[in-house]
Amino acid sequence: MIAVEVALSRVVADLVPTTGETVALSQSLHRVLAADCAARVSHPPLDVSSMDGYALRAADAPGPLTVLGEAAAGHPFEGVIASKQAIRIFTGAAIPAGADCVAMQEDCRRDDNLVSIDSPIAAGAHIRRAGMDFHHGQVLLKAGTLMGPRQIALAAAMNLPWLPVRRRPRVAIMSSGDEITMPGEPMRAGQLPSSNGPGLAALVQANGGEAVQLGIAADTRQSLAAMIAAARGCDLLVTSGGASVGDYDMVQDALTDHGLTLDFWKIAMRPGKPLMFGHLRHVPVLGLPGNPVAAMVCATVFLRPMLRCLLGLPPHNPLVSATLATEMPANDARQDYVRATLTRKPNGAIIAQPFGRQDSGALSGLAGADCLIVRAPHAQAVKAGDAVAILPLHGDC
Ligand SMILES: Nc1nc2c(c(=O)[nH]1)N[C@H]1C(S)=C(S)[C@@H](COP(=O)(O)OP(=O)(O)OC[C@H]3O[C@@H](n4cnc5c(N)ncnc54)[C@H](O)[C@@H]3O)O[C@H]1N2
Ligand code: MOO
Repeated sequence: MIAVEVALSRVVADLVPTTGETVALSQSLHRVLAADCAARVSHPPLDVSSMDGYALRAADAPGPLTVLGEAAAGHPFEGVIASKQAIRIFTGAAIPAGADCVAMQEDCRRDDNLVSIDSPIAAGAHIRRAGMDFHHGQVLLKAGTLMGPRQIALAAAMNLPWLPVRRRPRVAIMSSGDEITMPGEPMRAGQLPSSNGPGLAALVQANGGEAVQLGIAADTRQSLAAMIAAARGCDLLVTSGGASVGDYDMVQDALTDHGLTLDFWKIAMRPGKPLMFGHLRHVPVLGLPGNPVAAMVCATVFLRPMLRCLLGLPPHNPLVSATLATEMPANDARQDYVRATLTRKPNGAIIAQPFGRQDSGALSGLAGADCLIVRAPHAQAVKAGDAVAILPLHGDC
C-alpha cells in the first residue's frame, strides 16, 4: 500500500491541460481561461464625475458662479467652462473642458442660474480619471483564471464578449456490479440503485468537467470489456466497483485485457484502500472502490485535483484546522478520512464533531457531513479541544 500523498502526486503527474475553445461571456461561468485577456477599452473611458453636483474650477469657489448648462452620463456638455462658470453635472457624466473639480450637490446652494459652494474644494475633487480602473490593452485576466461572477463582470467591463477557455475535460464514468441498477429502474430482490454513477457525474460537472456516464457493466469480462471500449475519446476514465480481491472483482483484469499500464493498486487510506490508477493508451484511468462512501471520498481526494490539472489549475485540496469536539483513538496504518459536522463558536472557533458511524457503505453520513477529518497514518489519540486537520466539503464535492 502506498501513501495517499504519493498516490496523489502520481495521479496528477502526467496530466496536460485540455486545449482551448471560445465561449460567449454569458457561458463562461466556472470556466478556466486558456489565455491572457487584455482590455479592449479603458475604464472609465474618459474623466467622469463620481458625484451629482456642479463642475467648476476649484479656484473660483465659493462663487457665486453662472450655471451654463448640464452634463449627464452619456450626454456630455460640449462647451468650455471659463472662470466664474459652472455646469450642473451628474454621476458618470464627462467632465467638461475647463473644469477641474466637482462640488457635491449637498455642498452647493442654487439660486436661479447661479450656484455657490459652501465647503472648501480642491482641484481634482470627485473626478474619476480616464483609465483609473484599467487601460486599453492592459492584461487583467490571466490564463488559468477561474471565471466567477466577479471575473465575468470585469470581462464585460473590458468589452470582451467572447473568452478563450479550456475545453471541459471529458470524463467517462463506468459503474459495475450485477446488483447495481439505474435509479428508478425496476429491481430484482437484492439489487440496489447506483449512487456512484450519478454522484461521480455530479462531482465531475461541479468541478468543470463533462461527465459521460457509460452505464453499469455486469460482473463479466465481456460486459466490462464492451464498456471500456466505449470510453475511447475521453480525457479520463473513472470506474467504480470491482476493485477489490473478490472473485467477481474483474475491473482491473478487463482493463489489463485492453492494455492497461498499472501505476498503483491499493493505498493506505480509509475509506478507499483498493484505489487503482493506470493508463490505457495514454488515457489516465482511476479505478474507484465500489463502496459508495469510498468512491465519493476518493473522488474528492483524487479526481478533483485531476480535473483541476486538466483545466490548468493548481491541484490543491487545501486542509484547514479545526478544534475537535470529542476524543478520537490512535490511528492505524491507513490515512483516515472521518466524516464530521462543523459548528462555529461565538469566539470564531470551528468545532468538528465526527459521526459515530463511519461505515464506507453509509452514504447518509457523507451527505450530511461538512468536512472530512484527515488523520495521518499512526496518528496518536486526540482529545476534545485538540486541533485536527480537516478537508472542507463544499457544494462541488
Ligand atoms: N478480502 C477483502 N475484502 C475486501 C477488501 C480487502 O482488502 N480484502 N477491501 C474492502 C474495501 S476497503 C472496499 S472499499 C471494498 C471495495 O470493493 P470493490 O471495489 O470490489 O466494490 P464492489 O465489491 O463492487 O462493491 C462494494 C460495495 O459497494 C456497492 N456498490 C458497488 N457499486 C456501486 C454503485 N455504483 N452504487 C452504489 N453502490 C455500489 C456494492 O453493492 C457493494 O456493497 O472491498 C472490501 N472488501
Ligand atoms: O476503504 Mo474501503 O474503501 O474501507 O470501504
